[in-house]
Amino acid sequence: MSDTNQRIADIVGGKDVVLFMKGTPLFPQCGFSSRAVAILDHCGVAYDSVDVLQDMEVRQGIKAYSDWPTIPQLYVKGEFVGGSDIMMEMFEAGELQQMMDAKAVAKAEG
Ligand SMILES: N[C@@H](CCC(=O)N[C@@H](CS)C(=O)NCC(=O)O)C(=O)O
Repeated sequence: MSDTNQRIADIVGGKDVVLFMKGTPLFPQCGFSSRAVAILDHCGVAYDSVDVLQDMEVRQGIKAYSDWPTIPQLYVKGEFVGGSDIMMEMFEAGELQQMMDAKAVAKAEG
């Protein structure tokens, strides 16, 4: 496993919910990432984010890791869920919230 792949595996395996995105939740740098953040905020779950614009190896490596060509990418309890389109479809169907509940993901504070 390459260093980058190992780094990504550690991030994905070490956090309940992690969003690989462009920018930060406060300052998303892409409409798709902004949408992904809004969906997670609506779900009310605690999550971590990784700004791929800060690390080109992670930006490319995450696509190979999931075999998914775009960012954002959502992982829950180590599992790849999808990008913002899939998140939106699941959210609208109530499936994202169900998945978070089923996986006992922590709620956001406040
Ligand atoms: N339909 C995609 C849209 C995401 C997308 O097209 N992302 C582009 C622009 S932000 C991307 O990641 N391009 C590759 C790159 O920038 O490295 C989704 O569901 O998230």
